[in-house]
Amino acid sequence: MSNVDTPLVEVRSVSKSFGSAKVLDGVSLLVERGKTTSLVGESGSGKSTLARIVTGLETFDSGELLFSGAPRPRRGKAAREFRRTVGVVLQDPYDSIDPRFTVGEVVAEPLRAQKRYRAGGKERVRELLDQCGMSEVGTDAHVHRLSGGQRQRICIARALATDPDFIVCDEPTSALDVSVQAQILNLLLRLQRDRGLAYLFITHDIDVVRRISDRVAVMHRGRIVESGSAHDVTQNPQDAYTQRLLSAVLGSSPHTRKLSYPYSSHTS
Ligand SMILES: Nc1ncnc2c1ncn2[C@@H]1O[C@H](COP(=O)(O)OP(=O)(O)OP(=O)(O)O)[C@@H](O)[C@H]1O
Repeated sequence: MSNVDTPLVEVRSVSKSFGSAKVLDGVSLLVERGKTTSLVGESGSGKSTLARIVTGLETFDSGELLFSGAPRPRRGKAAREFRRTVGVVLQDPYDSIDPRFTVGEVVAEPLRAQKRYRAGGKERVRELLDQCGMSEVGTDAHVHRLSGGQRQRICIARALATDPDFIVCDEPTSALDVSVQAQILNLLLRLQRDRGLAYLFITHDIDVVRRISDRVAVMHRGRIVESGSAHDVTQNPQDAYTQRLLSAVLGSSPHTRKLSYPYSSHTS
C-alpha cells in the first residue's frame, strides 16, 4: 500500500485524554516523504503529546496513525523494523543523554538496541559523527565535556544511527544559545537534503517555521485549527487564532518571537 503519493505519516482524527482532560481532540495531520511539517501552537496545546504518540511512546484513545498507508506494526520483526525507521530529537540535549557516557556509546545506543552494532558499528558511528560535524571530538570524548550545541549534534547522530526515514524534532533548537540555533537548523536541513528525511518539527519560533516548513499545522487547545502549505498558513492565515498568533509574533521584537506569546503565561 506504499507508493510515492501516500504520505509517509498520516494522523487521522486522533484523540487522547489524561483522566478527564482531553488533550487531543480529533487531530489530523500529514507528513510527506522528504518534507517538513511544522507543528506550532501555544504551550500546553498538546504538541508534545502528539509527538509522543507518533513516535510510539504514548498510546491514543481513538483515531488512526498510518505510516506509508498502514498502521504501525506492534509485534515481531515488522515492529523492530518500524522502530528503525523513526528517530527522535528532543529539546534539551542536557536531559536526553547520560553525561557519563562517551560520544561513541551514545551514538551506538540504537544500533546496540537493535543488535546491529557488531557488523560495522564502529565505522558507522564514525561516519555519523562526521556527517554531524563532530569528527574532531572523537568517539572516546565524554559527553559531560561537550557544549549544548555539540550535545545536540550527538543526539542528531544518534537519531540517524538506524537510518530512519522520519524524525520527530521536538523544539530541537530552543534550549540552545541563539548563535548555535542556526548551526543546528542548518545541519538538520542538510541532512534532510542528503538523506531524503521527513521531519515533524515542533517549534515556538516563527522564523524557524518560515525557514524549514513545507506544511504547517496550527494547534490550539488540542485541536488543529488550520493546516496547509507553509506559504498559505504564514502569509494568508484563514483561522482567527492563527491570525492572532502570527500578528502577536510579528508585533513583538525578534528576541521574543515565540508562539506562546501572549496567549499563555509561559513565554519560554
Ligand atoms: N502524562 C501526562 N499526564 C497528565 N497530563 C499530561 C501528560 N502529558 C501531558 N499532559 C497535559 O497535556 C497537556 C498538553 O501537554 P503537551 O506537553 O502535549 O503540550 P505542548 O503543546 O507540547 O506544550 P509545551 O509547548 O509547553 O511543551 C498539558 O495540559 C499537560 O499538562
